[in-house]
Amino acid sequence: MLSIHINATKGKIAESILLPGDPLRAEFIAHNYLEEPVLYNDVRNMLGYTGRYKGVPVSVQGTGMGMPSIGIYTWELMTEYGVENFIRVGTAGSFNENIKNGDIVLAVAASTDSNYSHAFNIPNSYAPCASWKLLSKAHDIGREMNLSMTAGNVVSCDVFYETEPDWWKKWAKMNVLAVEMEAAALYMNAAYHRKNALAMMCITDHFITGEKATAEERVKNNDEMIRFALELATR
Ligand SMILES: O=P(O)(O)O[C@H]1O[C@H](CO)[C@@H](O)[C@H]1O
Ligand SMILES: O=c1cc[nH]c(=O)[nH]1
Repeated sequence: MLSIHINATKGKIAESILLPGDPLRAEFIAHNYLEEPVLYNDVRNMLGYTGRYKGVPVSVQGTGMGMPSIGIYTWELMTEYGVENFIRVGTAGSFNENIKNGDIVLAVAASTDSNYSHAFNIPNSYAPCASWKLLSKAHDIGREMNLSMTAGNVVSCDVFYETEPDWWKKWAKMNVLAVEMEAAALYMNAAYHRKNALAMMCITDHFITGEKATAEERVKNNDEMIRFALELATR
């Protein structure tokens, strides 16, 4: 049986999956890192592939931008395809002077300004958080790979183009490390369905310094994060 937004037949998606926002990043990961990648989803061009990494089956699925979009894909992966481990591989903007472009942030928790939690009939004071199983494993693997990474609170926002220039400072004041747009919904879906989820993001721009990663830096930095996430998914 197919789900509404994913036209894969049952059994075609691995137990562990990487989740980039950009479907072309999913294609890039499949073609450059996976052995024998097979396209399982092309509905809306939101590409999904299954292949093997170091011999172990793993999938990669684009999720689109924002919580409504990742909410749909991960819900179907959880309810229709039996996926157990969800690793977001995204980009984010840093609010913290010690976290530079190219660093990796692990979202221990994801604060949010979104109303996604209404789906579960809970107040917005709910704290969406990562699964300890993936977070603790990521800590060990990241150390072993000698990565520049930090773990902490991020904020998942509904809006990319805020009109108030200082909007991010209220989050920085509470030691929120970075902004992205999906982790909170991923964590809520995972909590509800008792799945494992971890969002990791590579910093591509900096709110304090105004720096933005170049195209070359994005490729190099993504490479580290992708190899990290694939080790995490397959060990
Ligand atoms: O690079 P991705 O994974 O899409 O993540 C970030 O980039 C997009 C905004 O440019 C949002 O989806 C945000 O969460
Ligand atoms: O959501 C995002 C992602 C990267 N950089 C940002 O400023 N916001």
